[in-house]
Amino acid sequence: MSETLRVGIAGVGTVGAAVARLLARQSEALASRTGRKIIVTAFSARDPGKERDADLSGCQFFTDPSALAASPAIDLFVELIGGAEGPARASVETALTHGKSVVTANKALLAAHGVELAALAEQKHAALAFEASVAGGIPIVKTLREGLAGNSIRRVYGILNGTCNYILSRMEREGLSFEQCLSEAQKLGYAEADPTFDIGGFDTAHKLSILASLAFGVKIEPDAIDIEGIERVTLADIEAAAELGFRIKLLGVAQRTADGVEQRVHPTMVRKSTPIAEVMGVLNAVTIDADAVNELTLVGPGAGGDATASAVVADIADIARGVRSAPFGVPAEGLLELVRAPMRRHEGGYYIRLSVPDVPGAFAGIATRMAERGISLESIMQHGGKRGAGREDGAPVGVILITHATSEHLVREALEAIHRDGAVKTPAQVIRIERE
Ligand SMILES: NC(=O)C1=CN([C@@H]2O[C@H](COP(=O)(O)OP(=O)(O)OC[C@H]3O[C@@H](n4cnc5c(N)ncnc54)[C@H](O)[C@@H]3O)[C@@H](O)[C@H]2O)C=CC1
Ligand SMILES: N[C@@H](CC=O)C(=O)O
Ligand code: NA
Repeated sequence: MSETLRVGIAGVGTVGAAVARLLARQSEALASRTGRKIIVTAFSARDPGKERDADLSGCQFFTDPSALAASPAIDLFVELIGGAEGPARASVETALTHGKSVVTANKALLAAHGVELAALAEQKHAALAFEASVAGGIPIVKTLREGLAGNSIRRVYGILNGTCNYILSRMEREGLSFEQCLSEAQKLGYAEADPTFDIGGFDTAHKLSILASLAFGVKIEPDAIDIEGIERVTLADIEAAAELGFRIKLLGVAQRTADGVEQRVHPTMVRKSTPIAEVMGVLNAVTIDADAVNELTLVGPGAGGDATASAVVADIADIARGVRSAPFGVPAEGLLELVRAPMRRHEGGYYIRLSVPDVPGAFAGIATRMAERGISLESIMQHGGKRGAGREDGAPVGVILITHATSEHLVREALEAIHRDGAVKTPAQVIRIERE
């Protein structure tokens, strides 16, 4: 190994600029930790002349990221462009094909092509490292792949999107609108270029598919994830959750069940007494249930330039030291086919908010439909619009049901029956409750 590791960065936005700054700031410490001098020698950006919060003077510039990836001027290619296809995919493939190691923060690319890229990296004896792709600065990839190698993992779940957690936290704490919170998350550099990926749950799903592969030794299957975003969560739900002792979080959950691997992303009620409920703002948290270690939770910043750069630089340091782990913990060809556990077999508690006409028998009808399917209720609460507060008799009131553990398909059937009965006109808001 030469004394110097020459790094090329493709994409100098929020994360790319932070990586260049961090490598410069920590250059001495990194040299003593890895035994090599790590320097950025080249970069690719859309606009070479743009003002950036990073000093890239003296670096060679490439218009085309794939030309950078193939260039003999670099030993290591760092992809920070984003996107599952286009220049990100092409340049990563080019770098690996040329036997160059790759560091990326791009979960969309890994979710779509991670297994084939890992196979290519293994074939070329190159590293493919992606700590920054899941939960930003939290070293969760290394924890699952190396720290917990002696465990059999039952469930991995957590808050995996900083933007959504920031939005939900600020809506709850400050009563701000969804739109205002999203716009602030964008200004802070947390959101994806297209924020639909964040709020629609897709970014969490990409990350979850990577975690499931690492935890269970299966192929990445983002299409085998049930996904719901946070768009339908209202201030009324957040307030009702608080009254009932819950908080709403967007969780990604992957767990082994008797039917296979259940992977789901959805707004979730977590009890306020649990550690995950305390994780606010841009922080992420990942909890792992495993046989030997039992339960482990890691909490830290999930988005933002510096936190993400911390993970990118850790991967660069590993590569400088000569570390070459199988990207997903086992050789790519040894990853198993994922057997998808159907969501209708999901077992858990439910929060159900219904708009019910305030007439005699309406509540009883709902309770009957639940009881017919053996669904027992932990609590039932009228929310908003008390009688005598200027409301007309019979006008709808919000009714919130919290169920004990039951099956998804029973809840769906009960709600269909309630709607068929005709009293409840608007669709129910259903939010799953995660057991701690
Ligand atoms: N911002 C964050 O907190 C985190 C971001 N990530 C991931 O890191 C990657 C980068 O994200 P950000 O820095 O936030 O995005 P960004 O949008 O700030 O930066 C991307 C940069 O790539 C440049 N670019 C686009 N096409 C290019 C091309 N053909 N050639 C060269 N440069 C090109 C853009 O001009 C932009 O400057 C994405 O994959 C994202 O999902 C991962 C963890 C956290
Ligand atoms: N948009 C993502 C960035 C990090 O992965 C998030 O908000 O978590
Ligand atoms: Na990470």
